[in-house]
Amino acid sequence: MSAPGIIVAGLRKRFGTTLALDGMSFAVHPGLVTGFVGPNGAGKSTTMRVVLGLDAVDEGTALIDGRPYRRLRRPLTHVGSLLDAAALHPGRSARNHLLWLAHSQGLPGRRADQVIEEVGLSSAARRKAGGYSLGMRQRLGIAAALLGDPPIIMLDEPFNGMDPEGIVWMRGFLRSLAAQGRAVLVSSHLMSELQDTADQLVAVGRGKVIADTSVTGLIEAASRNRVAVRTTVPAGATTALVRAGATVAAVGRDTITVSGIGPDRIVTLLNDSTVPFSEVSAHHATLEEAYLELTRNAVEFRAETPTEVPR
Ligand SMILES: Nc1ncnc2c1ncn2[C@@H]1O[C@H](COP(=O)(O)OP(=O)(O)OP(=O)(O)O)[C@@H](O)[C@H]1O
Repeated sequence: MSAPGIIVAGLRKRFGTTLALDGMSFAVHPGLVTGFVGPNGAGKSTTMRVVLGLDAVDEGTALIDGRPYRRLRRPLTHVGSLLDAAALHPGRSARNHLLWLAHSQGLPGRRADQVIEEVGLSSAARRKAGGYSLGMRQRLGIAAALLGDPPIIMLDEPFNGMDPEGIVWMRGFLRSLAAQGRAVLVSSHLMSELQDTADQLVAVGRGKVIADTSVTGLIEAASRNRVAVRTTVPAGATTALVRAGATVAAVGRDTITVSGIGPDRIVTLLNDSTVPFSEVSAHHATLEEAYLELTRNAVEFRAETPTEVPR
């Protein structure tokens, strides 16, 4: 794999009595979308702020293209970020906002029109940003992140406030950024948003990494040896299969997954019990299921609040 776009190593950060980062370490590689996931308060935003030099750490290092943010010349050409889509001047149009940003970073003004086009904001580009929906603000934030054509993109909850069409667009857009060879880090609460988007998953809890894994491998591991059964009588099917020693989980209104016994035996058992079914097939876990399985035993994911430590 090529040299990492972002490296964070051993980040520790305390806010008063709250330990927000507790040894956070991972890398974000070019050409991949890396999903940055974990419960509220796990330290995702703080990590991103540290990478961008907006928060100082007590310990550890964060490198972009091999250098700390403060040592980058013309930082927008190295890393583009979206941390808070609401942080906009409401009286300024998208175009003026981007022109101002381009100017302040010594970038050509034509980049403003190019990125507006790329994120699909052309028709609203001259309207005041104060009247934008959250989804439009997200697009504007992403346009700003792309202004310097950086090899590294970091987006905090970019799906927030997007309608289903916007979510589909965002997924494709993130994939295209990675396909261009960029390193893309995207935080999210919702696995469904990252389905078919993230290549790599960095799962965090209470300020540290719990798992850093390829999405394909994760989904394969969660799917392995599980059979999906579609039936109009899931309760009856469950009774018959559990009696025969299977482990059964409900994954939808008319679908259960079965492990412990194979598909042929499942068909025989359902027929013997006269339970109707329309499909028995190898199960393909969703990213959500795979994530839940990954985090089921990690205490970090069940905690309501991060660790409190004495000052
Ligand atoms: N400026 C701050 N002052 C005090 N505490 C803070 C500050 N910023 C973050 N924290 C605390 O640090 C911890 C980590 O917060 P952070 O926002 O990084 O988590 P997160 O994973 O991004 O959560 P979310 O998914 O809710 O955005 C939380 O307990 C949070 O309350």
